[in-house]
Amino acid sequence: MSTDRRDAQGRERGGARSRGDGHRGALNPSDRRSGTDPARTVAFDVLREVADSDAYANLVLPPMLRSRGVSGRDAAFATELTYGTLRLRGRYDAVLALCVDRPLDRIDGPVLDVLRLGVHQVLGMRVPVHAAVSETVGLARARVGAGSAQLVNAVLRKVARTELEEWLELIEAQEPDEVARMSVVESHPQWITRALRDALMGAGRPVDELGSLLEADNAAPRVTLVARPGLISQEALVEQSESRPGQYAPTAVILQGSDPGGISAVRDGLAGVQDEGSQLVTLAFAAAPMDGSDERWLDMCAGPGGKAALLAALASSRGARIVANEIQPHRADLVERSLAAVPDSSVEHVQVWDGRDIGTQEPSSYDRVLVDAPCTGLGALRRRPESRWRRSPADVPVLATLQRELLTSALEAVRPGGIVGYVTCSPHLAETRAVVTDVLRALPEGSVEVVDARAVVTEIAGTDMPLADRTDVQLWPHLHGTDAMHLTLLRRAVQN
Ligand SMILES: C[S@@+](CC[C@H](N)C(=O)[O-])C[C@H]1O[C@@H](n2cnc3c(N)ncnc32)[C@H](O)[C@@H]1O
Repeated sequence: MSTDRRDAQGRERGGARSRGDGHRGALNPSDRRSGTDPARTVAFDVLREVADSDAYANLVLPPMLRSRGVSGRDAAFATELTYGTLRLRGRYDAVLALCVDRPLDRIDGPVLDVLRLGVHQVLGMRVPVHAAVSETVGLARARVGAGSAQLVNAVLRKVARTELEEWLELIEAQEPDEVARMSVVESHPQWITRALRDALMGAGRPVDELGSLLEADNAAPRVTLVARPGLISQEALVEQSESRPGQYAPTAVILQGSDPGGISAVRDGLAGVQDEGSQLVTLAFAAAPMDGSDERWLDMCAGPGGKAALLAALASSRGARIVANEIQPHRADLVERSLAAVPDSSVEHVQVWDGRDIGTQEPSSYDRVLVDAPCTGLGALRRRPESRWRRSPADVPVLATLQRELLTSALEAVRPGGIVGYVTCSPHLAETRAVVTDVLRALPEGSVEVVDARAVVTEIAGTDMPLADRTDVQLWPHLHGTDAMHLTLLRRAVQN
């Protein structure tokens, strides 16, 4: 395949004529024989790993591209094809259901994945129809078997006869319930759409923002870097990379491109990839006002270490040091790695403990404790393309119990007068407000004060930031361009 048939975003410009004159040397022998397009083959193989092995697409795709020598525009095409197909699976399945003569669950998984890839090319990427169909039929023949080619050909031709907007109108017309309709059109499981609607309303946002929020979940996020304070300035990082400063966090830098690997500050650990919302809540946690000593900070759930590295950099400039805790040993190793560039003096140690035990084992031992709790990740759906299909409503109560236990432990581990930051990358009310309310209700009245997180975040952002008139902070992809991070700041009262 000739690479110049694709534009810089990997969208295909030319026809289906040429096959296999690009990265042949890196193809599997069977692909070489069949002449299948390496980018489409990679996308298919990632989808199968996601389906068969519960793999994470963002972990599987980059090494697969590298090992097969798929680069440049072909790599961009494969990335958009993979992530777009995964995100919009719900919408595409609704289209496919109107084009095949049997329920989709009676179609073999690999055939269904080939069809979804074909639909995304035709309806989502505007690949010329003849190229999309013939290349996808070729993929079906090579990867699934000759028997599937006819079905794929017929179904994709049918899909291509109607524009996306018309398909969506047809689908909408079938669905009287508004949430169900929005769910299928914007490709979210219904329980997630409902949870996001409730979260918007609970956080004081108008419910008619729901469509924009769901749409934002379907857009690929820009790569955001953090300039770790004391290691590199935001300005220097902007100069060094093709980028612009973030909107709210004074440490954030937004890349124009998508490959941070070539930036020396990232390679050297002076900067890292981190959502701007994650940076903002970490900066706010570290800036929350309190009296007395401010020397020993605990990051209770630190893996893989993004916030720990930012905290350690901040701690260094303030003469403080952090303990980074993580329950999973392999994730604790990642924390060690993320801390490689920060001065040793700002890291007391990385430890593998159950955070729920720290409160009883080390009561009143820290000046600040961050609980970046394990959560459903409903605030980062744009970043994890398959996660919306993998999560289930049953996850929520299990996580909420763990979140309550971790927050309770944090309030025991912090000294009287110290600060606890409760953070989730989910706006789900059962993981945010309900957790905080329940934990505070179980403690003696007056033993914990709520700190005005909104005031702290606004001061850090130094700009008029759209935030609800509440003491906790909820960020939104459609509003702030960040993940939907939640932050509650608490101060343990000083008892007389
Ligand atoms: C949301 S992630 C933290 C992300 C991290 N703070 C960062 O910015 O890179 C939650 C982490 O909590 C860890 N975790 C889960 N249960 C835990 C527990 N009981 N004690 C400590 N850590 C736990 C998970 O393994 C996961 O690494």
